Amino acid sequence: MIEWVIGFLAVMIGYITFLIRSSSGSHFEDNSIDAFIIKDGKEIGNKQQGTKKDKYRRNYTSEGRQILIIYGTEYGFSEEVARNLHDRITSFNSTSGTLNVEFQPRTINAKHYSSIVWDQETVCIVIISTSGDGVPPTDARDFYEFLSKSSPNMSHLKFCVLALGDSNYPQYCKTGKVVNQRFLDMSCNPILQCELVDSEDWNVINPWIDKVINLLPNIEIEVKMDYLDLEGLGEGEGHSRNNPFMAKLKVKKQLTVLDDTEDRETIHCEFDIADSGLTWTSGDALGIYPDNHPIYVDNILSLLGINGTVCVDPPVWAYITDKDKIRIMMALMKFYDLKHVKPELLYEIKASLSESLRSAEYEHLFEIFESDDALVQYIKTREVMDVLEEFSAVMSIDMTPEKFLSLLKPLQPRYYSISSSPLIDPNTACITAAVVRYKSEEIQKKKEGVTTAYLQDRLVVMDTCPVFISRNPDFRLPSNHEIPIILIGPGTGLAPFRAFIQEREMAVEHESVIGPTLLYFGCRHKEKDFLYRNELETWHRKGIIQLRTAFSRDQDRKVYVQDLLLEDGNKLWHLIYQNEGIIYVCGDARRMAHDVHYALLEIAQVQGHLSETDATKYFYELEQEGRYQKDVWVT
Ligand SMILES: Cc1cc2nc3c(=O)[nH]c(=O)nc-3n(C[C@H](O)[C@H](O)[C@H](O)COP(=O)(O)O)c2cc1C
Repeated sequence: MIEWVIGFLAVMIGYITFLIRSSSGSHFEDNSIDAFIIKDGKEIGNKQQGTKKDKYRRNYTSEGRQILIIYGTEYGFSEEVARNLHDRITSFNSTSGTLNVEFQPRTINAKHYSSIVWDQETVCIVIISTSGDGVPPTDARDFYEFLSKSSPNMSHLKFCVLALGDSNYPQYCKTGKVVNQRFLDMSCNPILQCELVDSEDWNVINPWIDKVINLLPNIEIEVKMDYLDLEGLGEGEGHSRNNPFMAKLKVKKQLTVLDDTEDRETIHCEFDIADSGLTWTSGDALGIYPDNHPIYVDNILSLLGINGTVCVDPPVWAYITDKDKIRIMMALMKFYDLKHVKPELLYEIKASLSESLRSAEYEHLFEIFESDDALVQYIKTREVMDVLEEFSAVMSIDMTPEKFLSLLKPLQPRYYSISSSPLIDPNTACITAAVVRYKSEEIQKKKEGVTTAYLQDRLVVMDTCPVFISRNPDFRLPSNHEIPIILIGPGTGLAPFRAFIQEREMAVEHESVIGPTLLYFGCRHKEKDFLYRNELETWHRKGIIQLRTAFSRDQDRKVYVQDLLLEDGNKLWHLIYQNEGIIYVCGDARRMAHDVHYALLEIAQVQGHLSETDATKYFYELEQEGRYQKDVWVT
């Protein structure tokens, strides 16, 4: 009883402290990454960042049978899968009675490919995603280029490729498919066919890992010392995805008018990155690590009966370099994904279901486990808190904090095109973000985007948050400002174009001649969500841009940017074909970029008199030449 009272008081004190901190909008008084690290039961702040060493970066000190795992990732998922495979191979060593020499998995980012001595390798497993509009992840570009250009005979090498992607994109899993083909071209021997993974589907990934593990004992791998210096493959000194900079939010502005529930909420944020060493080029994105909502964290802990002040080890992907223990509420808020549910959480729940509570009222919960499809569908439409809430009535779950954390995915950073040019102010990176709020039809609950709600509702001016730069080398202004550019960016697709236009304006101020700069912008209502209206209209008046706007809901007939393109077909064809202009498209991949592409094809057919096939070929070639650049995403 006394223990119970003490436990209850500890939870309450922890919770009250937690709420007091949350009320400022910042959860930590000094707001530094390290402020919540616990040492000897006390919080310590402002620690120096040390050298990060994780178990995937340790050099082997004895002989073994080496396996090379290369991951290429933009958003971190391929790395998660690679680490999962690494762990499975390591645990296979300890469970397999038949082996007397261990397998030594070495898991490296594709950006370190030049450290690989291919002659020394026997088995290479590549786990790689596709990004942008069918391009490799930024860090994997050189590796991809290397594979595309060089053709050594590598017939000694056994390999397999796991290609991650999303079938909503036209270039589904392209990078993995190309990498697989290149290995085949270099006479490498596949141990498995290239496996495609749609939308992070663990129902495909787990069996693939099983197959790899089953195949390994049948492959002859020489026993030797590893030559790779894994510890030396550091991230370098600078700030990056694994070592983000704590940037101060200097300005936050609402860009839209909200007087109806249908209205779009878009914000402009300015981050101070002075003294960070971070630099960017217009077209790049800012990676931001959000905090999960403290109320969600608290609800989850309450549902599981876990005290929020319990200390746990930070996960290996945590962007703190000191690996001292942290409170579980902080771990959940900073490092774990509470939005996307891992199937393992459901399997754990399944094991704890109480059959005695099976009744008509709860039958739907038991049915989820009757087929993989039902489980996948359930997971797609629920967050971690929804799952725990729904199952709380029928499960008797008794999980340790560590067990629960092992059933969650890593919280990933989100990426926003930087909407300001470094030439204007290299110390201030601006972003333009549409705040995601919606009602889930399936469960009739209000939902929100993790990062955009964090930026809008909880991050207050003068707070800091972890950021880094994500390069986008395929989305660049030409260095020659006389080249005509056609910018097509409705909604927040406008963001990188604001930076591009700022640079063209600067060129004019420096008395350079600029070529035609056509901007096609679209939104719902002129008076409500015409982003940066004053700036755009001023640039138009000054002749910096030719602004074309489509307000889809201001008249009976819906008008979109692609309609304006068709109206301007003659002029556009002239700029593209005769004047070798560059087309840029930014925004929604599924509908907008698709419709814009078809409008361009139509223009080529009507104005250029090309057949449909030739028009398709023409724009394909433009894309290859970098004259049709896309920065698109599926929401
Ligand atoms: C902006 C963006 C562009 C993407 N482009 C493609 C694409 O062209 N083809 C594809 O198959 N998947 C595409 N995807 C899906 C990713 O490949 C998929 O989400 C993958 O699991 C991400 O793995 P990563 O976190 O290791 O990068 C894209 C995802 C985003 C966010």
